[in-house]
Amino acid sequence: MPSTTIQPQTLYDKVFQDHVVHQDEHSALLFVDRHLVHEVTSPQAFEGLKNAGRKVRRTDCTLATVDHNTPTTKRTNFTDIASFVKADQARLQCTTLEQNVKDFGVRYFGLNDARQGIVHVVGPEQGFTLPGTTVVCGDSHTSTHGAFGALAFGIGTSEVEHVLATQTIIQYKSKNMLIHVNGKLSPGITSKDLVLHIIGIIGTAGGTGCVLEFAGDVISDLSMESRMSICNMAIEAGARAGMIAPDQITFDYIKGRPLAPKGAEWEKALSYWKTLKTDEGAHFDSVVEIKAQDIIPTITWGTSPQDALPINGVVPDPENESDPIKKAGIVRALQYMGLTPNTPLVDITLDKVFIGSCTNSRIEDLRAAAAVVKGKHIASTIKHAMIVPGSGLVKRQAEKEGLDKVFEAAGFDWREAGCSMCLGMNPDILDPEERCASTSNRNFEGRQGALSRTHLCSPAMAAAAAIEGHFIDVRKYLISDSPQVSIESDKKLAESQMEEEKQPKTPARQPSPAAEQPTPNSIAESTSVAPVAPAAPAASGIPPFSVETGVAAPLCQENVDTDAIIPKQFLNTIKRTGLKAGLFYPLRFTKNEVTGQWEETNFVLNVEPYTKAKILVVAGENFGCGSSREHAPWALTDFGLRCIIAPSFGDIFYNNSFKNGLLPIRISKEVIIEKLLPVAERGEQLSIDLPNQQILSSSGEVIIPHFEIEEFRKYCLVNGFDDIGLTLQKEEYIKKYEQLRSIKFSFLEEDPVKVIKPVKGSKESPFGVNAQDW
Ligand SMILES: CC(C)[C@H](C(=O)O)[C@@H](O)C(=O)O
Ligand code: SF4
Repeated sequence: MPSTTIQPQTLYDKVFQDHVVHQDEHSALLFVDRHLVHEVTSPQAFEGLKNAGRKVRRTDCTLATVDHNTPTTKRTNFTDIASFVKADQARLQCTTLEQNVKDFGVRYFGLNDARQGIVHVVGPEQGFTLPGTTVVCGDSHTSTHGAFGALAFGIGTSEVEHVLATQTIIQYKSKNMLIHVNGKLSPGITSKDLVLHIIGIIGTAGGTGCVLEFAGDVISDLSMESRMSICNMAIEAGARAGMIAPDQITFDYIKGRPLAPKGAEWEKALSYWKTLKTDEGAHFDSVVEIKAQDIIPTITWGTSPQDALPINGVVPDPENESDPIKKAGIVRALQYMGLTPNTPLVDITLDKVFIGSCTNSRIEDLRAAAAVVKGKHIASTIKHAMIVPGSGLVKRQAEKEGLDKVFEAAGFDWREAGCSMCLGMNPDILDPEERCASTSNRNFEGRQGALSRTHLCSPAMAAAAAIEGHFIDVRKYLISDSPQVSIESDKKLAESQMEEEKQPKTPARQPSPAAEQPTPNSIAESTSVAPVAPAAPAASGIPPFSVETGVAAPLCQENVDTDAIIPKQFLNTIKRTGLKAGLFYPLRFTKNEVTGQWEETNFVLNVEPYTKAKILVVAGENFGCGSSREHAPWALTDFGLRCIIAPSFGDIFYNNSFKNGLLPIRISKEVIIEKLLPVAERGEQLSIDLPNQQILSSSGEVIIPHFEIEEFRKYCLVNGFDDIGLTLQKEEYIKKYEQLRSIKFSFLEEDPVKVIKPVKGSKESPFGVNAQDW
């Protein structure tokens, strides 16, 4: 007889369970409460909808803005996005989004709206992000929203299309990992130092396959904005998501925000949200203990977020590394970064400073930076120091507090909201070999511009570095001579936004009269017994994969990130095709110092017989980590690759691959090095037999008798089925879930489209939302 005892659950388990629309043996179909959309990863998704004659299922659960490739220059003379964005491809992505939100009725914050900003700043700021919700976006830093106790993760463009069409997503249960931070952070140490320290310890593959829960005294003491900075970088630790249990600090932050529940719905929400914590005795698959007193200001020296060191450290020496692949990685990073082993970190001089990004562009970050620079001036050697607020509302709040004046007096450039130099898809980039102190989250090769050199750090550390011209331990600074800027509480910020955006309450969606009141855990139970809709033919959108034989190319590199697979300058497209030219660009091409031309390197895919490789054999962990860009599998398949074999993969990349007929196979590093790498190094062929889950040599000898793959993924790939067609067969389950959700979680049902009204001094935008008059 099955046990009736209720097992203690983690926060992740609870939120996951409350969103199950349908569960089968291996995967679950989860309902998506909140979908954020931006211009870079959505065009192909909307195109897919249009081609299939589908609509956006829940416009009330969808919010779009432009952020990645928009200029951050003054918008005083802004008339429309088509004339404001100068770069052709970026303009096309922006105008395509504006057309799509219009065609599909999606609410949108455009450049003439004060609420525009980086998606991950906008969602929480508006109260769109709420505890216990599922939040997705075609962007890896969706993990940010986990700070509210939401299950929030980045998805690829095919999944964006899936969510737009079905309001659901197919998920596999991740493992639970607890990051427990004990003690108290010393004065001057921020959550950015903490998260860099954590990633320095567990590594960029440390959280692979897991949802991280951050807990402990230190986490409970943090403000919401600091918590967001931590969860933001959970993706840099390789995790599916990062979560923090909601508490009074969370509730106070949300209360009164424009899209947060009001009145009786607020009270109902609150009583549910209070249950969202890990139960005593719940099982974690792994636990990492972090001692807060060990942490001092932390920066990165290399080209991976795990290259984090305390500011009193020195640049590492590859001679101290025994693993040959890791050693080669350090050598390459040192060369790329132009650093000499054993140099004290405080001796690293800088060219530029960037304070912004979805990690650190909120009001608290700007206050911290302003507190450091007030009354001082940036060093004469600093060529440019930028402050880019995360949203128009953050900018406005900072201006209310006079922070813009503090920054400008200190020689900083005060900009408009957007992603800006975090990845430089807009004009804000570093020149080759320029070195930047950046409050962003990624220091990959070429991240802030071709051959750019990025050091990640906190806003206070970046501000101090701007003043000194080199890194410095900001604690000396803060303690000695820096006056504090007056600080309004977070609560006041929320209220000040509310004054302008106070909304009339609209009635919640009416439940169907036939719907029964569900008991607390009954959504999953009820929906799991719903009848299956008659089978509709599944759309066949991906090339089927049965047995593939071809040349296997060897690659001995750890942490190959998706920025390296396809750099940002190739993301400015609204198509899925033609990306071969950008594949592994930083590895396949190098700049000739004499001619200034980019020339082919001897990277494996440039060399015969590998120019026709179908299989990539990677002898390094964490292939495809970082950004959610589905352009990575698009570029790999455009080159002709059908299979990547590696010890581990970035979670989002792994998912994206299957949607494009690219088979990622996980095999241990030892086995790859012993059995597959030698075959690839000899330039021989391998056969991948997916139906039998085997790898064979060209002569038919079985080299790997069995590899693991999830049943459902195999089924889709072998048959070339796309998920949307299959999910639409579960329409009855989705309907049933929606019906029950409208009762149990009625506080999520207010239709924010109706709630949004013009803000003071605004004019109506052509997209049915309110435009802020700049
Ligand atoms: C463009 C987008 C796909 C990407 C991401 O997923 O993270 C970007 O935001 C980044 O930071 O690299
Ligand atoms: S990481 Fe950078 S580019 Fe990506 S969403 Fe955040 S700010 Fe934008």
